[in-house]
Amino acid sequence: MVFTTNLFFSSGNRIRRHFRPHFLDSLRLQVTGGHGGSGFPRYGGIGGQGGCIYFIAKEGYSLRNVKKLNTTKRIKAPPGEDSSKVRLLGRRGNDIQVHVPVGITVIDENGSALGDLNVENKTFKAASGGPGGCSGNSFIGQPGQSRTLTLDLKLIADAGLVGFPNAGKSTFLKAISRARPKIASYPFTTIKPQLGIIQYTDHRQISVADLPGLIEGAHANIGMGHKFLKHVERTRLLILIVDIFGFQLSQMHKKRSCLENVYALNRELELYDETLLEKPSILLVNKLDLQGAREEFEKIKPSLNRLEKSLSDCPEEIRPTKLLDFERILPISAQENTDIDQVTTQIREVLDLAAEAALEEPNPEQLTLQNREYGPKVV
Ligand SMILES: Nc1nc2c(ncn2[C@@H]2O[C@H](COP(=O)(O)OP(=O)(O)OP(=O)(O)O)[C@@H](O)[C@H]2O)c(=O)[nH]1
Repeated sequence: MVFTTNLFFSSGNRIRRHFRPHFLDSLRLQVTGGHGGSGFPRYGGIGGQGGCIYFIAKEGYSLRNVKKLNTTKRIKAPPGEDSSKVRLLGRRGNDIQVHVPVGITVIDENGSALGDLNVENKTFKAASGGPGGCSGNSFIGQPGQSRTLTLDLKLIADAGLVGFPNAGKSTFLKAISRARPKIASYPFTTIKPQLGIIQYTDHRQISVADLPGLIEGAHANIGMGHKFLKHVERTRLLILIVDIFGFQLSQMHKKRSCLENVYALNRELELYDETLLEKPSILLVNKLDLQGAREEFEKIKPSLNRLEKSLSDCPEEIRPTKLLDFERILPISAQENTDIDQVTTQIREVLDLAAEAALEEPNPEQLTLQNREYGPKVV
């Protein structure tokens, strides 16, 4: 059965997109180790070494957290203590530990990868403290190592498929990859997501990961809960997929309508990490080939387009507070492979718009830098 794909867009997205905080998958930091303390030549006293800076991989951290805690993006460790009559061996400066997300590659100014922080608690020395003053350096403490490092978050895929069981995630993945999806294995995850690659005629490729195992209550770690949700963070675009006729996990669970499923998915993402809702998102309403599906879709279309509209009718236990703002809402039939090209075109467009918006966003640090270099001289 063939149906005309009816694409419609939520209102005001083009304006709102520019006000949306963008998902951070890369962050540049200037790190400087502490200065070494001065020695005490008369008594041969040695100054304390400056503090070092370490990056430590921690689950549950995002690059946004790192940025928030280091707004200047410059981190400097404290100096070592000077040698003195009372303490000939100056104390070491305190080290600084910067917690970063698991799955980070540290890259230097030349673009060389210096280290991978793939597992929890793995540590990388970002800057060494300067040696304290001693006979070898005329008792003058030395500056700490200083360099600019980029923290690059490894993405699982460009887009992540988010849906309850039976929504048609695997079927959709097969449809877009036109072949058997790959099973991807990443050193920094325990799950093995199915990966579909959309191949465009101009050789551009976009990867879509099916991260299985999301059920109601996932935010509280029910089912594969956190294992699933923490990987949603590692994609640039969320593709939510729901069955037009809703879903019931088991006889013991309530049957949820299609609209309720959208609210429930929204709530799971929100309760796990509200910042996930800031990512651009697309909603796929699947199984439109089934009898009566199109009529059902037309009925709920206004509510899908403005989720706040029917929020009061949503059962309290699945009612989100902050709502997703879909860039596109697309009715599809993954099984019939209907108009799948239109869907892949939309995925590409949304990803490109998000990348464009991220480039346009003025970075306050860059602005001051430009002012300093090219602006009028103030004397
Ligand atoms: N009629 C119809 N059935 C579909 C469509 N897409 C998927 N299905 C069926 O729905 C069932 C579930 O599809 P899957 O692709 O396995 O769904 P899933 O979301 O990957 O499910 P889990 O692996 O349990 O997470 C299968 O029986 C599919 O054949 C569709 O567009 N139309």
